[in-house]
Amino acid sequence: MSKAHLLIVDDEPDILELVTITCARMGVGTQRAQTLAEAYHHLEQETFDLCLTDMRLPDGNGIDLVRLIAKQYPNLPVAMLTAYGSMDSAVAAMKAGAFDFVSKPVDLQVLRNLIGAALKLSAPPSSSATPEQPSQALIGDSLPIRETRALIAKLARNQAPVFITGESGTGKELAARLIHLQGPRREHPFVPVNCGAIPADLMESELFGHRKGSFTGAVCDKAGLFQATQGGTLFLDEIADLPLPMQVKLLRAIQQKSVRPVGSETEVEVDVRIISASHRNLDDEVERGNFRRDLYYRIDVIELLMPALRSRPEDIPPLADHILGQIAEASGTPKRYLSDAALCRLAAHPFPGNVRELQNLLERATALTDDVELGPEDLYLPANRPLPARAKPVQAEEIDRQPLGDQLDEIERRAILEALDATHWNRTAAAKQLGMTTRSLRYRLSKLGLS
Ligand SMILES: Nc1ncnc2c1ncn2[C@@H]1O[C@H](COP(=O)(O)OP(=O)(O)OP(=O)(O)O)[C@@H](O)[C@H]1O
Repeated sequence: MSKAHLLIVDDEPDILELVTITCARMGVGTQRAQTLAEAYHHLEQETFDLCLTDMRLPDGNGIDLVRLIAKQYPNLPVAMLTAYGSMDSAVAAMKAGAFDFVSKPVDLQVLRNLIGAALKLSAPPSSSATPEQPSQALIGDSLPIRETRALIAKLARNQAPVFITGESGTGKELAARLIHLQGPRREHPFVPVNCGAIPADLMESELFGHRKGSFTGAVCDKAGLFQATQGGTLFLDEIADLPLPMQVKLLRAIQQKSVRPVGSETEVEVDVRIISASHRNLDDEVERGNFRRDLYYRIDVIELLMPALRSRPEDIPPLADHILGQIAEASGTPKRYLSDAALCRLAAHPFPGNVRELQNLLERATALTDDVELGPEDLYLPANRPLPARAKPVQAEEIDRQPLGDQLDEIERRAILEALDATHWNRTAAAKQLGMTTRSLRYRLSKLGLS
């Protein structure tokens, strides 16, 4: 395999020297440019695997070079060298198409990590790379889902923070996982964190870790989720639920690329890509003073909107087929099919809970009938209610014959599903209706396998 080749663009001889030596130790060749004009010339003459450019150059701005590369050499990863603490320039560079940034003075480990990640981006995927498992594919062939798939592939080649929005159950976590699996971090962990599910007083220690004795119960040193993600992707779901003091600490961790465990005097360097998501409108949360504007600006460098299922009804048949296949595999029973009438019925349903609602609905349908073909009456959609007569005995008699724990689970499951249906799958409203906290509802959903 030929030696990887890096273009370094900076007018400071010390930086050119430092990058050249670091690359040489990694077996990477370098070409140097001190101006934009020299950089453009080298780009025309040679092929590179990575470009590293300073922001301020004698004949212009490095962002112009980032834009040109993004347009004319879309397969060439480009990273920006930025002045210490200048996150604004880093964000601007990533919005222009840079895949990452390094702040000056350059930390050698950060530089090595970045070069390593960039070279994986330009290398063809290795045979050991995780192929996309069918259970981790974004099913659907509608225009919005095809566009989403294309954007995910693009975002995978980038290290910029991504903010995923979309209604509950539209596949935000799945999209985050795919960005991770298709990118250079795929061999490192993908760590999903539900910010709404961690008790506020444990959040700092969960995210950043703690030192032994730093609080009652801290019986030994513990690494936090940031450290556990080292090299990989941290998915901060429901980020709007982060308490304000934690938002300040998260902002600091993103800016410094390091965290300080609770009770520790020293910072630990972390190389983590942040993808966050919320079904809430963060603009509104910022206006209400619930979410810090500066953090919003840092995490929302690139936005990905997951389309609602009702906006792409043509995806319902392939999704249903995929889900019925998963149910059959998990239960070891023959695969079920939807009748044409059932598919029509689904196409007319607004799906406030999106794909997760479709999953639950098909699980319920397969649990309550033995027929291989599922008809509209098996779906228990609002127009079918009250539940079809043949389902009622299951509820009344069979539940009675089950062990007490299972009976209670079944009753709880039904009450929760009804509250979710009634509130259009808004978990906060459903929790209120059920008289429990949102956190407790999330716990129950996960316990019952509904999350
Ligand atoms: N296009 C799709 N193809 C296949 N499966 C999908 C698709 N979209 C969503 N799913 C599945 O639907 C379920 C819900 O998706 P996911 O958890 O990613 O949604 P979410 O938007 O993160 O939900 P929430 O806002 O409630 O956290 C998951 O099991 C996911 O795999």
